[in-house]
Amino acid sequence: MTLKRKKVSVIGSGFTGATTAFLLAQKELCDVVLVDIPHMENPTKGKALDMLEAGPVLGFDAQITGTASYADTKESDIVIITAGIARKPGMSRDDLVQTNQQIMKDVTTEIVNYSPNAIILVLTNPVDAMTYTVFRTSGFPKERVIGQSGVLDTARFRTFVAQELNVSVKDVTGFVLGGHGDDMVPLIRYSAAGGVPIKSLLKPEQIEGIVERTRKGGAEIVNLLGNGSAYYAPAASLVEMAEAILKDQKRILPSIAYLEGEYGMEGIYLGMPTILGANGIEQIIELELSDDENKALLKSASAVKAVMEVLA
Ligand SMILES: NC(=O)C1=CN([C@@H]2O[C@H](COP(=O)(O)OP(=O)(O)OC[C@H]3O[C@@H](n4cnc5c(N)ncnc54)[C@H](O)[C@@H]3O)[C@@H](O)[C@H]2O)C=CC1
Ligand SMILES: O=C([O-])CC(=O)C(=O)O
Repeated sequence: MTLKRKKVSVIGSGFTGATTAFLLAQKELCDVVLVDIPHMENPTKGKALDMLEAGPVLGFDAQITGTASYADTKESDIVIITAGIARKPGMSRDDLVQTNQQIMKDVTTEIVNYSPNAIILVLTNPVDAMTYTVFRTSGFPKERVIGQSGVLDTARFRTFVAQELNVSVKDVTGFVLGGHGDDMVPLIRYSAAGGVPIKSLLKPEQIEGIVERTRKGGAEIVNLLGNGSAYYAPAASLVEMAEAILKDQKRILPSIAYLEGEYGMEGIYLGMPTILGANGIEQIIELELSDDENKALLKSASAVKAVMEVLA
């Protein structure tokens, strides 16, 4: 009997791509194909082989292939795009738009060619605009082109709340919506520790500090690393989304989704509460927002639109 495992291709074998590949294999969620440009073929093969050789020690069975050939990605269930350049200290994510836009187009053309039924998860920054570029280039239905930001931003928020309260991160819930930039919208009303709203556990200035640190969470790591951006938490976030899809879990997770009237917006990809399952984004959940929350979401959306205007 041949057991057919699911197949996930990860495009870009840099920090985020390699970490994502390793976590996917370690959790035995699928076989993994790690792809990079021809110039990076040997290092990509080397990383894949090194990961594979961790299998006997960690006790996982999954194939991990490193390649520069998209033929190896044929019939992937999910393709995760991490290809492109990352920012350095002093840069904004939006500074990456010109270079990464072209990379998204090139990569997406190959994905469509070899995996016309795949679900695409996009990580590359500026991620809201890059997800839109992949959507337009692929011609895929909107539910099969999804961006990652909110799982990561919410994970950072939860980390900081747990630290402030000195409680387990497992008991802290939250929801960060909007674009993946300094105007992202942590929804305090929907944030709790052990089911207790954080508003009744923390002082307003403590909450304000956590919101600010969450908004600047990417830059905090960029400044510490000095030559690149975060990858452990971003990879873990991609894997949580991929797992929800591969196992048809119907998880309620924030995703960058295409809006067609939801929250009064049209023609834009933005971080939203969604249900993720085998079909990709199965629903965008429309929360009741207060006037202030709505205003903050619109401000964040206009920052994303400004980047979209630069797109060719
Ligand atoms: N949305 C989010 O929450 C996050 C987004 N990012 C973004 O993810 C992207 C990747 O970050 P890292 O992995 O740290 O960068 P990295 O520089 O370590 O890796 C990027 C890889 O992409 C490869 N690449 C470039 N052009 C390619 C092409 N046409 N086809 C295939 N591979 C190609 C490069 O050779 C390199 O190996 C960046 O744009 C970064 O800003 C990173 C963290 C979080
Ligand atoms: O900050 C960056 O450039 C990478 C990223 O999106 C994050 O870590 O949130």
